[in-house]
Amino acid sequence: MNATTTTTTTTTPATTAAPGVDVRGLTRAFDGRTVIDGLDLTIERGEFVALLGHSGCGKSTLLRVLAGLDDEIGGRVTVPARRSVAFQSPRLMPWLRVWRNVVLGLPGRPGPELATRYLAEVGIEGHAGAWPKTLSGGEAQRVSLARALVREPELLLLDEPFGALDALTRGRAQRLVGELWQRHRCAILLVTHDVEEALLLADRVLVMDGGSIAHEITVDLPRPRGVGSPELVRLRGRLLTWLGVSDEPSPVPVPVPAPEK
Ligand SMILES: Nc1ncnc2c1ncn2[C@@H]1O[C@H](COP(=O)(O)OP(=O)(O)OP(=O)(O)O)[C@@H](O)[C@H]1O
Repeated sequence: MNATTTTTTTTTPATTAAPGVDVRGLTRAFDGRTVIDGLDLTIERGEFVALLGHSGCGKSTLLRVLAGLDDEIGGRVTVPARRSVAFQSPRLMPWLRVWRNVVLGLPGRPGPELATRYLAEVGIEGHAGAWPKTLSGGEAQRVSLARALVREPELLLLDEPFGALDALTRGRAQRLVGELWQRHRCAILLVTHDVEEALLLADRVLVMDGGSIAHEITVDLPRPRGVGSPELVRLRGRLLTWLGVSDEPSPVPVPVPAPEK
């Protein structure tokens, strides 16, 4: 679809009977350059979907549209009313204590009890009264997850939430997200560059290319999953082929910068 074409633009909350997310013919262009081009996507209620794709293919753009942060779009987007986002950078307000960050913006000005309940879910209730600058990168990311969960989202949008974590912390954070999903059963869309992360966590893995969903696989494996399982290795090979990456012992390279402070 041409970048200048005007199409119907709607972002509406899903009804109870509808799927969690229903996107039809989504388009988005920046300065006349089409980035998303007629994209269709359905995410069922409670489904965990991972989204892979080369840098710049439009993953974050899609996530921002689903989050309601970008409405300069064409097509039709139906999403649950209650949705939360966690980004690679935890984006905490440095002048607010951790618990205040968690409940910031919630109606009724809830106190520390509510925040502490969700901080306990992510294993850092002891930091409720701390300042964000005293947290490690992994702890700050957990606060960001608690802030997303306290809104009890029907759709949780995660944009490379582990990208800035060291390998060990990243593994723990991945397991945590898997556990949180099992407990809350909200739909999740996880944008990631890590093929194994996608296969360990998701029900379905999508590959974005050329402005739309070019490939998808269903990961019908019991949890918790191990990277060594033959089926997972097979699926990994397919994804790497679609991504045009050779299946070397080290999969898609994952940049591991120092944890954020
Ligand atoms: N606000 C903006 N203004 C202009 N161009 C933009 C804007 N946001 C995104 N783009 C462009 O849209 C394209 C897709 O960007 P996007 O961030 O969605 O990619 P991505 O797949 O998430 O990349 P990465 O994996 O590197 O994060 C890129 O070429 C980017 O430069």
